[in-house]
Amino acid sequence: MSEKVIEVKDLSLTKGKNKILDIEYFSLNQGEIVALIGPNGAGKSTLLQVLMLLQRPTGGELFFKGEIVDWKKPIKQRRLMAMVFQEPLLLDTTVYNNIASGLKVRGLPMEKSRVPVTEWSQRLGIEHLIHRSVRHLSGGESQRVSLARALVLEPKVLFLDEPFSALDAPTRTALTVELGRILRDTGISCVFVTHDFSEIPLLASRVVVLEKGRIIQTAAPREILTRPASRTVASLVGIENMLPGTVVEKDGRGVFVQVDQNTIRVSGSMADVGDTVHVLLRPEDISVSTTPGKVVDGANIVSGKIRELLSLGFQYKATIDCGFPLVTIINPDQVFDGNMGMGQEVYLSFSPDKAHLINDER
Ligand SMILES: Nc1ncnc2c1ncn2[C@@H]1O[C@H](COP(=O)(O)OP(=O)(O)OP(=O)(O)O)[C@@H](O)[C@H]1O
Repeated sequence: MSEKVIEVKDLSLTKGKNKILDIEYFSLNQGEIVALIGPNGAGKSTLLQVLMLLQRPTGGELFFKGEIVDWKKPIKQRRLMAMVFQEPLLLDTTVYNNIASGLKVRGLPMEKSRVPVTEWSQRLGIEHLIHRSVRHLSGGESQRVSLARALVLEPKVLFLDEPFSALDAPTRTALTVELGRILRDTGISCVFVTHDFSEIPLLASRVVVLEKGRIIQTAAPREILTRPASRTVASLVGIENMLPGTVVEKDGRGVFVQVDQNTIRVSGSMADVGDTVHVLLRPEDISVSTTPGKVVDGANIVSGKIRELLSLGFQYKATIDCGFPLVTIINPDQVFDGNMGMGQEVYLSFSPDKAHLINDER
């Protein structure tokens, strides 16, 4: 069994009358990369602060590598960790001095820091900037310096609080992919807070979802993205279609849900006849056509009229009025050909396997 770097039991944190954290159990395995997601105010940054030993909880126990944290002198455990925040918080000096600063605090003589500082500046692609002042670095370069400064300490755990959220999309993706590679190569465990669900599959091996200070789901990235446990989780991971309905029939392969005038078949057996549910569907899992076509493998078909078309650059996001709004993605060629304009009647098809059910009764 893999070694637990962090273990948290019955953790609570109260401020005034507010219980900000109420976590029965959380653990982080050696080499694991956990994404912490949740709505604004869910307690993500506070949990990170507690795990980083910067904030003392009101109750509960925290273990690092099996040893309970002594809040009077947590220095030993602090030496096992490093952190990077959204703001790079660099010292007003050269890139080199910034990367070396943590090693200096830990008492490493200047001559001994040269090799690790050079190595980490190379790994993060900033060796050409090493003698520059940090004042004129771009946002992406500054965050590379922060990461090098953290990783040169060879931490057991790296904590990241929305480290790339201020960066443009290509820089964010490139850094996320590079960081994932570094963490996997070195075996450093990591907990990162993010609001950007596109970072999850690039970096995380597990996702923990917080709401009102409690863990409401913990699962692998694919499970969270395709089978969220609640509507809160679904909206966090960008599932735009959540159709309210009632289960009207159930058979060996799935359930039939009445949504407005349509009956939608959903695979699985998460509900019973009479249950109030929501059918979750990703826009990209719905095919759109101007003709009813052939029904393939028991696919669901609903029809409606295009009510809104929004250009996303390479694609259009279309809202179809089917008696209820259904958001889908359509190809620009279909729009430019003139057969997918506003008010056009269209047929939407999707597999019962792509629809996911949230049972409001459980
Ligand atoms: N010092 C404090 N005193 C009182 N309440 C606090 C304090 N710090 C945080 N809170 C409250 O605790 C809750 C959790 O805050 P936290 O910043 O951890 O949430 P978050 O999930 O990181 O939010 P966001 O996504 O907006 O950054 C919020 O309701 C916040 O108002």
